Amino acid sequence: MSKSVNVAIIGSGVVGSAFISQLNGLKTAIKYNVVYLAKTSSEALYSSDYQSVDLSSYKTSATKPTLGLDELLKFLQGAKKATILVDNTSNASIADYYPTFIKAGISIATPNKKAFSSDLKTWNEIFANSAVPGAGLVAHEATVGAGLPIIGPLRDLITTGDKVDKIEGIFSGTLSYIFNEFSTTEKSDVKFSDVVKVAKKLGYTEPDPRDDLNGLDVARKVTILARISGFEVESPTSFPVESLIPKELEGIESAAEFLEKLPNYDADIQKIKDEAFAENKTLRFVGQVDFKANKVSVGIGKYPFDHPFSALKGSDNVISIKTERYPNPLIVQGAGAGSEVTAHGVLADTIKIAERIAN
Ligand SMILES: NC(=O)C1=CN([C@@H]2O[C@H](COP(=O)(O)OP(=O)(O)OC[C@H]3O[C@@H](n4cnc5c(N)ncnc54)[C@H](OP(=O)(O)O)[C@@H]3O)[C@@H](O)[C@H]2O)C=CC1
Ligand SMILES: N[C@@H](CC=O)C(=O)O
Ligand code: NA
Repeated sequence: MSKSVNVAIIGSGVVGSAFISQLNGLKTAIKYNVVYLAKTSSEALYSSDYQSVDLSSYKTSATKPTLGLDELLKFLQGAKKATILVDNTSNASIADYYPTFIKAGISIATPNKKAFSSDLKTWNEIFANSAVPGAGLVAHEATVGAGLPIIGPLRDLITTGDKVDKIEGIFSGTLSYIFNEFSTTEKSDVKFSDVVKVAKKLGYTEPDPRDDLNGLDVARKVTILARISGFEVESPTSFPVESLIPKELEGIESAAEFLEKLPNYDADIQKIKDEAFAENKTLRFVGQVDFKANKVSVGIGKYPFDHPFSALKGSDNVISIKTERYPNPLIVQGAGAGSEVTAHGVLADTIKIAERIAN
């Protein structure tokens, strides 16, 4: 008989729906038994006898109310089977519950950055709990650069004794796309607010695009890489982060109202872009972890037209990792946001965990 593993999926939005479709098309020796699928925060598919959810028809199947996290843990433990929880949300309460799942033997695969980039205590708890015998495993490659191989290779370097000198790059698919379209080496009149709307439509932004524009999403990714490298960053707000949100729009409640009012501030960022253009430079939104200078930062930088950052296309991320072993930095580049590339990162993590725990 072939090995199998139980899977619980939370979220079927941009990333979640692509994940479900990729999982449904998977052809591997291991059987993935989806015992729980929370389509949204209110609707879920599951049965008390742990029948596998049909991933071809989940969109139209009758649903039940979602289980609370305590109930979900009990439900998953009741199956007495190796289980992977795939969290495809950006929900902070689910993230805060990871240490409990892990301690109870449930493994986690996720693109949700919250647990790994909030307070240092949660990070420490997650990795302390996962080191205990019988604990669940945890994998989060898609939390930085979506499916691009960044976290895995960086962990390998650190585990084998290398030391990071500097990490720098463009970590946001959304802000890469926005600045690649807005600030080019050719004169252009494209409006900042229009490009923001397209980035949202293309599925690059966070559920609320202000989480990208305020620099927090990049700050979270930089926090994750800094922590893996041994830099004990307390939180993503414990270092300088430049926000692209106009001061006057900071208090607005809804994302829809924010997007409606954003065009009123196009002239301000256009001026910064024109000043850079006059110096033969483009604007790019960059993050840095500098061990020598003991400094972490996130913000707009100006780059000469012939700098590699100025030639970036689409939603590409570019991440440069300079270490003792790689004084000429290791560079990873490619699409850093979008449904398919993020989902494949989460699915690859799910498969790696399944290969270790399936029975
Ligand atoms: N989009 C991208 O390119 C990338 C995204 N990510 C990360 O992937 C995650 C998902 O992003 P994305 O798919 O774009 O977001 P979406 O908003 O499209 O999807 C999130 C989904 O999760 C559901 N959800 C939220 N809270 C809960 C809950 N408590 N229980 C069950 N379902 C819930 C939402 O349902 P509801 O409508 O009810 O809230 C929605 O279906 C985020 O953490 C993001 O940072 C990472 C890398 C790239
Ligand atoms: N909103 C994020 C999605 C991936 O983490 C981005 O634009 O990079
Ligand atoms: Na990645």
